[in-house]
Amino acid sequence: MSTSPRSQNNHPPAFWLFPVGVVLAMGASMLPGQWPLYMVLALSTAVLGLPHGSLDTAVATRYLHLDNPLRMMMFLGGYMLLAALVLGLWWLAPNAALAAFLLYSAVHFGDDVANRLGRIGGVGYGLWIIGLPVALQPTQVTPILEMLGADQAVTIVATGPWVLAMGGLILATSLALRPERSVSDWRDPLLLAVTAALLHPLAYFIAYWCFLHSPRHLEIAARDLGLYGWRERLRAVAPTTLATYALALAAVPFLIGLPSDAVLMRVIFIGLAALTVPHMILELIASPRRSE
Ligand SMILES: CC1=C(/C=C/C(C)=C/C=C/C(C)=C/C=O)C(C)(C)CCC1
Ligand SMILES: [Fe+2]
Repeated sequence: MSTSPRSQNNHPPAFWLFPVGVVLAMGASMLPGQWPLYMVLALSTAVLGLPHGSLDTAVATRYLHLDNPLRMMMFLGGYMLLAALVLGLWWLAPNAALAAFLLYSAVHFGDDVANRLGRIGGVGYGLWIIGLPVALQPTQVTPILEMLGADQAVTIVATGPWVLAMGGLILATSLALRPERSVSDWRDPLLLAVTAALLHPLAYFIAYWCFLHSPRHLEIAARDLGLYGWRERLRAVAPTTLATYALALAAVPFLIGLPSDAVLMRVIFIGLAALTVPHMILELIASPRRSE
């Protein structure tokens, strides 16, 4: 009786998608060798992860009033400039850029729950998400961070258990103190802990980013823009998603000479690091103005 149709309908699609993603990621992490998993990562990033950021052009059109082509060009120019600054920082100081990326990703992931758990509770949630694979799979995370150009990966990874403990403590405290918490706010961190303990860190990342973070954000942002149907949503994200694929491909010639696994990791993760900064700044402007 407790699960009336109404309470079931209250769960957003990501509530169900995420456990499905965990099972799929489990399959991906059992594939032999590293390349099949890398390919699943590339494909799911392209198809499921990126589109939530691609909605940024539509979000900006509404909240930055991009009502003429000049304003749109200025927005796109500013967005690309911020991304280029991150790439420049990565070039000059890869260790600092990587450490900063892990931290601002935690803040960004915290936005998923901040409207219920508060800003600090959100940061705890984000630190928990980043800390889990780093603390539980250090020998698998270190070489990936090295592929991203960090020569201090061992030091960064050594902070994992502390980050995880701090995140866990903040998250548990805010879950206990905030009656607004939803089932998802404690179920997902527990499911993520199991996933991080059992799966390859990249499979863990696929489960979280492609099956929880991206669909959750996409649902909130799309509803806010009045986009309800699949067709409408696809139309809204397609041009920016395709442009991002082109940018990712354009980055490859700059990485020639690196091993091909490092090229793929850099395009995906340094690319995400670059796009997340303008994405977060836009969200900072848009999210307080959303009604939900
Ligand atoms: C590189 C790397 C990691 C971090 C990934 C991050 C931090 C991704 C951030 C993505 C963002 C901010 C997307 C925005 O929507 C893990 C999973 C710790 C372990 C494996 C190697
Ligand atoms: Fe995001």
